[in-house]
Formats: sequence, structure tokens, C-alpha cells
Amino acid sequence: MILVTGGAGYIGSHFVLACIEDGREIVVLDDLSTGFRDAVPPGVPFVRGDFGDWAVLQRIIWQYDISSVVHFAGSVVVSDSIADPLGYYETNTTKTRTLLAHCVASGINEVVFSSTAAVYGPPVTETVMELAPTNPISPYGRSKLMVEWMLADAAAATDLRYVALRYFNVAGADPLGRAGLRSRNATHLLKRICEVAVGDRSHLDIYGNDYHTPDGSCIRDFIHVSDLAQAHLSALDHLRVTDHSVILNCGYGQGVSVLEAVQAISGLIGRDLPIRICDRRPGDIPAIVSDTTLMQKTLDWSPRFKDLTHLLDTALSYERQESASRLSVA
Ligand SMILES: NC(=O)c1ccc[n+]([C@@H]2O[C@H](COP(=O)([O-])OP(=O)(O)OC[C@H]3O[C@@H](n4cnc5c(N)ncnc54)[C@H](O)[C@@H]3O)[C@@H](O)[C@H]2O)c1
Ligand SMILES: O=c1ccn([C@@H]2O[C@H](COP(=O)(O)OP(=O)(O)O[C@H]3O[C@H](CO)[C@@H](O)[C@H](O)[C@H]3O)[C@@H](O)[C@H]2O)c(=O)[nH]1
Repeated sequence: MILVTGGAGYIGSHFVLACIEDGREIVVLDDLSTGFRDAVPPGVPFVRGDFGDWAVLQRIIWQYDISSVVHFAGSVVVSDSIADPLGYYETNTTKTRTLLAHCVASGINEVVFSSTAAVYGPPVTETVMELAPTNPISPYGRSKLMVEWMLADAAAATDLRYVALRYFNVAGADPLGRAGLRSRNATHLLKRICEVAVGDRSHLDIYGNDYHTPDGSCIRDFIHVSDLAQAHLSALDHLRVTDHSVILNCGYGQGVSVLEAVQAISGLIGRDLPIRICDRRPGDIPAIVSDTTLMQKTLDWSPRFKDLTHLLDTALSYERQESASRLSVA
């Protein structure tokens, strides 16, 4: 059985759906600090609690036969991590240490960890390989990099094996509308673009059009959340058949600029998206794109939503659905 921490959150809930479809047995542990109880389908064992609480972990391990952990839970907002660094180190680093200690003590030897492209910091080249220098510029990135170090050290000293997936920009929603990014305060570009498209936000602020990029706006590598969920299944399969732990970029290896994303959504809705060009957002990296060579070589994985319009279409459908349900409640 797989213990899924953070399974009530954005990415975790898509992984839960992928597990159900693939017939994998799971139990979800989530404290619902940013997740939603109803994001976990009925019938899936759910424990409300803190993944850093030894007693909670002990109870789960007594009750369920856990063989692997997929660890999504954590605090995820880069700007919040600058305001509350110690809170971020506590949740993302210290509590993950407790979880890993529990895994080692209980003989749970397979861990898939949600890392982030934020561990790289400003890249020297636009496209980054896993061996690129890590130089995170936020407490969030550092809190995740420290977990990568803990994993490497624990794997060297014990039977623990891991796959750390460095997600690039996660976007989109379940194509059947069963899950998506729900937060109303999301800072994510594609979420905000969709909020403008459905009329829940007046316009999109573009944070800078004077970067040294072809159209002056920043470039990112967006990966669809359902494709990312599948990559986790494949990472678990990888751990079943090999002794090797590995760190993998998770992206499509294709750069999309902020203005290209705006253009793509305008094409979908058949009108121009209202935008306002603003100052650069502090801390933004001009361009970062994943080199996916190692991921493609290691995982049995082929993306379904690489086409930006297709990806945006799922995000837009979900936003329309969310917007309509908010209206019906109001
Ligand atoms: N969304 C992205 O673009 C992105 C990019 C890179 C990495 N990540 C990583 O992916 C993971 C999932 O991110 P997300 O976007 O789904 O965020 P999310 O906030 O939607 O999900 C996080 C989940 O963890 C739960 N949680 C938080 N602290 C907990 C605790 N102490 N005990 C138990 N549950 C707890 C929350 O309630 C929530 O359900 C995170 O580790 C994040 O750092 C996300
Ligand atoms: O209203 C907006 C929101 C974003 N942007 C721009 O869009 C790009 C992408 O921004 P955003 O969606 O906030 O993503 P990132 O800042 O690239 O960070 C994401 O990707 C990181 C790397 O994986 C993760 O660690 C973070 O959690 C996740 O938010 C940046 O250039 C922003 O300046 C705008 O112009 N307007």
C-alpha cells in the first residue's frame, strides 16, 4: 500500500485519481491546511493529521501495510517562505526528517519526493540538467534542497531508496473535471490567466516585458498535473525494479513565454485577454526549462498534454466549473 501525504492538495489529488485508475492501493494523510477533504474520492482511506507527527505515522503504519511513501505534503508558496522562513523549514524540512526517520525505522524503503525546479536558482543556461548547480534563492527552494540532501544521506546509510522529482511549472486540471487547482489566492500564471478568461479577475498583470527573451516576457516549462501524476506511478515502478535512487527533472523540456500563454488562451476564448504590463516581480528568473533526457531514459512515461492549447483547455474547463459552482453557492 502507498502512503500519500498531501493527497488532498492540487497535485496529490491528481495522483490519487491516477492510483485509483491504475488499481493501486493507497491511504491519504493530509492535515487539510491547504487541501480539501472532498478532493479525495469516497472510499479512499483518509487520515486527517500532520505528516510530522510521529504518533499519527505510527497509527497509520500499524493499521495499513505501507510499502512506499509518495510525499507531496508541504508548504508551497515562494513569497510566503520569504516572510516565514522558519515555518517553511519546519514544515518542509524538519517534518520531512521525521517522516523519513519513520520510514527507515519501519522498513518502508521506497520514497517518491516532490522537489522543485526552485532548487536550481537562476540557471546559467536556459535549459537545466539535473547536474546543474543548485543555488536556490528562496527559503522554499532551500527547504526542498535540504530534503534532497537528507534523502541522499539516508539512502547511503540505510536500505531507503528514493526518486526526487523536481517539478517545473505544474498546471492544468484533470481532463474529466474531477480535480484542479482550487485556491482562490493562487499566484500561478496559468491559473490566473483562466480566472481572467472566465471573468473572475478583471485583467492579468504581466510582471515585466523587458527581459532578455524573444518577446521580453519570462519563459517557463509547464507540465500538466495529470502527466505529472503518471510520472509518480512510473517512479514507484522504477523503485520496484532497481536499487538506484535518482533525482529527475519533471517538465516537457519546452519553453513557453508568459505572452505566448496569453496568446494561447486568447485563441481558446476567441477574444483578447485583458492584460496590464507591470514591473518585474522580485525574485523571478527570466527563463528556466527542463532538460528531460534523464527522466525520459529512467521512467516509462509519455506525456499526453504537451500541447499548450490542450493543457490550457483542461485548466479553463475546470475554472469554468469552479466559477459556476461559486456562483450557485453565492
Ligand atoms: N504546484 C507547483 O507548481 C509545484 C511546483 C514544484 C513543487 N511542488 C511541490 O508539490 C507538492 C504539492 O504541491 P501542491 O501544489 O499540490 O500544493 P497544495 O498546497 O495544493 O498541496 C499540499 C497538501 O499538503 C497538505 N499539507 C501541508 N502541510 C501538511 C502537514 N504538515 N501534514 C499533512 N498535510 C499537510 C495540504 O493540506 C495540502 O493538501 C509540494 O510539496 C510542493 O512543494 C509544487
Ligand atoms: O499574475 C501573474 C503570475 C505570474 N506571472 C509570471 O509568470 C511566470 C510564472 O510564474 P508562476 O506561475 O508564479 O511560477 P514560478 O514563479 O515560475 O514558480 C512556480 O514554479 C516553481 C518551480 O517549479 C515552483 O517552485 C513554484 O512553487 C511555482 O509557483 C513568472 O515569470 C511570473 O512573473 C505573471 O506575469 N503574472
